[in-house]
Amino acid sequence: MGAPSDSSRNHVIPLDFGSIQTVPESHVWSESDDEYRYPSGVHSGTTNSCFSVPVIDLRDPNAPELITEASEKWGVFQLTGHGIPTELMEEVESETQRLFSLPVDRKLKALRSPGGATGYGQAMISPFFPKHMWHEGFTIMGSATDHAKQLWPHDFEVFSETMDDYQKQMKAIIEQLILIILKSLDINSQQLNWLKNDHYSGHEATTPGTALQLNYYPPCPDPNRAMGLAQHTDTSLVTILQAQTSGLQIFRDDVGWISVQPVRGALTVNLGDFLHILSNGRFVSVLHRVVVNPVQRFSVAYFYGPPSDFIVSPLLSRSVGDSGEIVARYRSVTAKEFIDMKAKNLKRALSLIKT
Ligand SMILES: C=C1C[C@]23C[C@H]1CC[C@H]2[C@@]12CCC[C@@](C)(C(=O)O1)[C@H]2[C@@H]3C(=O)O
Ligand SMILES: O=C(O)CCC(=O)C(=O)O
Ligand SMILES: [Fe+2]
Repeated sequence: MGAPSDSSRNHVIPLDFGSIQTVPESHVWSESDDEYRYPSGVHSGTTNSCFSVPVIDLRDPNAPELITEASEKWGVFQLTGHGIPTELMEEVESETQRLFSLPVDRKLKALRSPGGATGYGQAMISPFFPKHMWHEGFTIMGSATDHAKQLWPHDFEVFSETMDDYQKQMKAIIEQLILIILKSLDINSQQLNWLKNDHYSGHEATTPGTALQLNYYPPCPDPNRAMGLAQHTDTSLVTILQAQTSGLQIFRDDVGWISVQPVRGALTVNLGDFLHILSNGRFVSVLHRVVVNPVQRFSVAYFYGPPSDFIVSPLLSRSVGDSGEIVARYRSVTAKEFIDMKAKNLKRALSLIKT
């Protein structure tokens, strides 16, 4: 998988899915694209239905242990008992539907600029894949107000207030989860401090490490030949996802692709590259993708990462000694450096910082 080079293909504007009945060649993923559909060396199209990702209730007294175990073994779990009001989750979903149902020319008013990060468009990873995805996305960083004004000049409040409120609540849960996860690393409290001592306060709106990604997978006439969102790991510490319809699949080396079956009211939590690096490889940055259905699907993903100047390096245990030296498997990078490496190299980025 090389760096994107073919700038003649437009990677920003999605297809006008509303106007087509068949999957065009540009969107057909055939056998010759298998190297892009499976991790290297894997050639099985089947998904394994004997496994399912753990479901954890945050109110369970054992939640911290269960979360740690799931983070090591899976890098993903479904979270119930999280306290996010059902009404807010439903409103975010219906506002997302309202956005993608807008006429194409309206959505294009909020088109992501080439090289930009926010707005309407194809997934940022598109240039790394030979075929287009059956997908439209909308990325929000900081407040959603400016985008909402582009989309609904006279009536932007409902959208922007809903999205802003949702981001606040997602951030709070993720900070809770990160604390639980980092505590299991046997590191000293100073190393835990970076989360608390508020790298984030004051410049909430510009913190580049957080983003809200709205995803739309249109109904597909030939789901087996299309790809909703190609395989990737998230460039985050933790991502929280909500979706009511199946389609998300995660990859486990020992099992293969596994479908994440929606659990009513649950949020899907998946760990990203930054937590994998901080934990010196102990926590899994889960590889995932989205397959499409004959019915449409919406999802909302909140990405939480460190500020761009934050130095990410393995937080090594304070009790190095008896059992031998613990060596850092990754060298230090700033969050920005790593994000840039992913933008240029995608999945090879992690191996570029291996020690
Ligand atoms: C904060 C983020 C995280 C981004 C980039 C940036 C904004 C949009 C995110 C996504 C959302 C869709 C999948 C992904 C792989 C993509 O193409 O854009 C994500 C990517 C990443 O996790 O790397
Ligand atoms: O749509 C989904 O379920 C997953 C979306 C996703 O992986 C992402 O936005 O990074
Ligand atoms: Fe993702």
